[in-house]
Amino acid sequence: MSEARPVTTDGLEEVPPTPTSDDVAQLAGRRPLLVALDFDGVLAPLVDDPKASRMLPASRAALERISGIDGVQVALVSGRDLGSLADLADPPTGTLVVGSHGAETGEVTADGVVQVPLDLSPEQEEAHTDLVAGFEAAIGDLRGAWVETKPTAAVLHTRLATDEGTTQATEAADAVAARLGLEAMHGHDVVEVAVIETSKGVALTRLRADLASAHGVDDDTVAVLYAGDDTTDERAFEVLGADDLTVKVGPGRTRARRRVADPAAFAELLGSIATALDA
Ligand SMILES: O=P(O)(O)OC[C@H]1O[C@H](O[C@H]2O[C@H](CO)[C@@H](O)[C@H](O)[C@H]2O)[C@H](O)[C@@H](O)[C@@H]1O
Repeated sequence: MSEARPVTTDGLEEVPPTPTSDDVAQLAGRRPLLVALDFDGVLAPLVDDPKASRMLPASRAALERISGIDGVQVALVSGRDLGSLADLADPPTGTLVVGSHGAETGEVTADGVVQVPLDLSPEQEEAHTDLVAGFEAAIGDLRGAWVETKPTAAVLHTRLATDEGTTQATEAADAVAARLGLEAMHGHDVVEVAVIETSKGVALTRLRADLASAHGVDDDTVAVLYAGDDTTDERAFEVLGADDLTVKVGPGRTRARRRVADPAAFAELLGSIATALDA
């Protein structure tokens, strides 16, 4: 009999269990296999300065072992802009890189990252300029809050702000998004607003379809491992099925089927997946 677990009415689970050796063995036996991973909070522990993020050495070693295995495609799917993702993650050659929550895509080759050109319409360019100016003006000189600008978005960071400052800055950023008719995404100590409509779910569906087409199989034949730590990763979890392995890294309600405590625990899981794939 399966273990009863608290599932809320919105389908988000409070306490999904840790991955089992059966989960790992089942995933490792499937081909084609898409290993798609979030970066911050999954491969790299969260830190105060986003430029200081680095992949844990154990995760990096596991990714090196996994990439290049026949029938297995590695992809990083991040909210970061593609340039910063590729620089900081420095993924193995052959890795597909998806930045800005799906708005930017590329591939790591022996000669560097080959990026699909990103074109904003004049309306999107204008909205981006208004958005960045709106965020900067709204935050003013509030201590501990700062604005990160990406090609398609602006991000308010509040990791170093007081609770009161965070509330004030978050309300200001939400008001800017509402004024511009854009959606505000709330993540770990960030409010992010993009001028392009996309999501990690859309990105993952596209990656899966591309891999299926490269192997001449149906999309459903492609097995997927996806791991994420933040609210935006729920959009990826929700497009995956019961035959895929979805892993939430860290606390919080989730649609993922499995949970690990932190990036170190995820590195261990990735190592065991690499070993099962090697076998
Ligand atoms: O999708 P991800 O790869 O998880 O990227 C999401 C955001 O990551 C960065 O912010 C987060 O990580 C920072 C460094 O650890 C941390 O300081 C911040 O509080 C986190 O929210 C990045 O700066 C954002 O642009 C990404 O959207």
